[in-house]
Amino acid sequence: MTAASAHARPRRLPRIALLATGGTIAGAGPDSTAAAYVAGALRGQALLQAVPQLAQLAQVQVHELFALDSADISDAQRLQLAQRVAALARQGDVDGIVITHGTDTLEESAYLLHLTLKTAKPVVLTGAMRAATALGADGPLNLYQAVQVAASARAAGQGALVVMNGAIWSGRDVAKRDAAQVQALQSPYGPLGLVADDGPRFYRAPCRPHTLASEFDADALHALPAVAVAASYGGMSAAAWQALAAEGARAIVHAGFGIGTVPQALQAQARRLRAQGVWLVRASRAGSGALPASARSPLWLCADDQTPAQARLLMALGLTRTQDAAALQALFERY
Ligand SMILES: NC(=O)C[C@H](N)C(=O)O
Repeated sequence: MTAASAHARPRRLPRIALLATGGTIAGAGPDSTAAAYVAGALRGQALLQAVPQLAQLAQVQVHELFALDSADISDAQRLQLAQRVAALARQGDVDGIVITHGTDTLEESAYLLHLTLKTAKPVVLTGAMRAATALGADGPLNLYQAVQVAASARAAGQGALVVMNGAIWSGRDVAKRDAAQVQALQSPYGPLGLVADDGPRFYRAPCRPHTLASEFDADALHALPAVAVAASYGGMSAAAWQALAAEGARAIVHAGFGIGTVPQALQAQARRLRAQGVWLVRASRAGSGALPASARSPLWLCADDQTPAQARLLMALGLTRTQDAAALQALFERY
């Protein structure tokens, strides 16, 4: 073989595991203009077949986990997802992982994976806002771009990534911020990068610990402690907190006004719940912004900038490791 022909030998394509969990990306409706559809109706193999261009990019192997609307994914199933991804990441014949997922709770799975996977391999979640049968379905391009990112060495060591609508988001702070449009996923800090024709282009990197640098490990977890979120609204009562505590919540995240403010009239009930051993966490319903240190008190732990959904998961992970208030508080500033 001449040096030139050795040089011309094609490189092995990256091996990507595609893990299907359902969602609108796998949704099917009665016709292409119907607003109604069934999420998770299509199998992972059908999603792959809809994008034959993927064969040029990667060797994709399909794994089925769930066929669910992501609103129906329980904590136990989300942990199962993390453990399944951890197992795929350990396989020597897997270079990167793509997870197709509903967008409603995609941010929760992304944050859990970001904090609990012990791998530097690219892990990319994607979804869609339009069903696979819809006119202008966004799933095929999102899947193509997710594989582009997962197949790239540039995506290694960045924690769980989310690819939607041409942008690459960090699993740490992405959230669904629009109920209907294809640019539904956003972060207050913007995307980490964009997906171009030749693959991902990163412009910034996550700076808080994740995956290999995190103290949490999906495989060491048996269950997530029950942590609940309670909404705030003008004139709210403590009825929801009490019901959640009665149901067994070990912690309640108050999705509070502004800096997680708690109405004065409810502080006595909060003290009673804390005396019963229920942890209380302030977070903000505003969607972005950090809570000031002055909002912390012996009664209330405080999220940093984590949304109520993220604060819930972080608190659940924290309770698997410590019952110390200062140590729990420190998690919000660390992650
Ligand atoms: N766009 C979507 O994927 C929404 C869907 N309900 C889900 O989360 O499964």
